[in-house]
Amino acid sequence: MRAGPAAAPVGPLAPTPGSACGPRSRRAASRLVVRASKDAVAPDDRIPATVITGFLGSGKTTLLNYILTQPHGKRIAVIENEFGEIDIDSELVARKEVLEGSGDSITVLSNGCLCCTVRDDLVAALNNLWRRRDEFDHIVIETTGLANPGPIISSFYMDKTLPERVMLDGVVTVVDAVNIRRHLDKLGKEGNDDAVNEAVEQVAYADRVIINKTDLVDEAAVDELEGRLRAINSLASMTRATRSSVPLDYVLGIGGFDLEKVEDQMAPKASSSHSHSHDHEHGPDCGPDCGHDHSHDHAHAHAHEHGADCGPDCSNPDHDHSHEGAHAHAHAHDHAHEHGADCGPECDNPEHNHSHSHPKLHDDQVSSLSFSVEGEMDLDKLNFTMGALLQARGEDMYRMKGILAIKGLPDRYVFQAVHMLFEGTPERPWRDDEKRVSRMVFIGRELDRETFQEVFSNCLADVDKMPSGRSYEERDKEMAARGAAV
Ligand SMILES: Nc1nc2c(ncn2[C@@H]2O[C@H](COP(=O)(O)OP(=O)(O)OP(=O)(O)O)[C@@H](O)[C@H]2O)c(=O)[nH]1
Repeated sequence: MRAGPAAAPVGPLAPTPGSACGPRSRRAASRLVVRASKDAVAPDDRIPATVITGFLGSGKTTLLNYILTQPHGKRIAVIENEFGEIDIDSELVARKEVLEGSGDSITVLSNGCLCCTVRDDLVAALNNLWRRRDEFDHIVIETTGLANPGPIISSFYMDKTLPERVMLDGVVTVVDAVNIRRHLDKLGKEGNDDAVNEAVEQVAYADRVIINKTDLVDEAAVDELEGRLRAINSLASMTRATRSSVPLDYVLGIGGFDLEKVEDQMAPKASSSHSHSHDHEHGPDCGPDCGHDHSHDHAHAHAHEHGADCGPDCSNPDHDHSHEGAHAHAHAHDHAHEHGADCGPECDNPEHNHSHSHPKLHDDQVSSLSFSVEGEMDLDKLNFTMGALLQARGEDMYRMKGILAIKGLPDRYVFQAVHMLFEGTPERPWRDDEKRVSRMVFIGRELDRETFQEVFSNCLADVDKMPSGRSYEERDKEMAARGAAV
């Protein structure tokens, strides 16, 4: 894990004295309190809002038009972000006529990009729409092709009133199957080679990815692309489309930030590249339990073949879990300095040349990491670890979801987070016959599996170590020595 400022000994799951479990929170908080009983949740009457993102020309406007012209019975308000001083394009005007006819509502934010200069305008527009909430059922926000969805997502949580009024339903990312590779391959952002580029960010934050323009590329290329996108974001569901035509319930009513859906969202995703060649033909009485031959021919790009007990959490070293489309990182650190044993990370000797040259990586350094830890975690250790992680690496962590087994807590604890915005709640009780296993998925930059696995394994209540791996004895000795020195 990358070094960062010392973590505060509080975390997102921080306990209140004498407490055992926590409240459901609709607002992301930097610190969630844990109490003895679940708080009742008022019925959710917030307006759902969907963010459509995707690189320039990927098919966002096409998707918006598709949504607006389909007979779904929903009244939709649109927030459109036009970049700079460009006039609203003719397509939008055409849509406006459609909208006026159907009583829909459109707000155009045109003095900059939603993720930078017009964030306040977005919050104001959402609050204004909320005042007219009787007029529609859903808000769709189309961002510019260069927008980073991160700040747009945080707008929903950072405002004083908005979290109680509008619910972020999900981030839908439209990917141009023809051109996305070169955007993914591009290093950094303009003027900042170390920053993750927008195309990667848009995939990393997504709940749904629409691989669009598949009429223009062959299937093998789309398979390869999907593998690459999945390596970046394993939480998102992905589908393929032409002209952004997808079932409407694929993009509206997603519940991507809904804690009740965390488990479903963490489930392994069926690849849309599966070619279902069903060689059976049978009547309507045919179900999963019938005796027909239901063999499916799933074309799978995974290089492994192993038993039924092998799943996404399998750690059997004998299994080859390499997936096509995943990527290996050659992270060679070419350190230009050579100095004595007394030179460490804290060294400030000006004579030493501490410059490091890190070869540039393309932005597939953003990836998904999922792992599980069997047993019950200690709340304090978990809090410390989550707090330290969010504080030190929050910027690098795009999205996180997990289900935790915490000692003394009869319920499963579910959480989701976007950078430092953490939201969690006790969910249903663990069943007696259910194995206590914590499962987590992180989408982020430069995630090191071994470190994450080790640090969270050290959070187990029956492991007599600190999360860092240091023994308590070692720590106590050091503290005693420090005390003696004072
Ligand atoms: N061949 C093909 N063309 C498509 C498809 N989807 C969209 N297009 C075309 O691609 C172009 C860009 O589509 P838009 O929907 O305007 O893309 P956008 O993401 O809104 O573009 P910006 O707002 O400029 O970022 C338009 O000419 C569309 O008609 C598709 O599936 N196949």
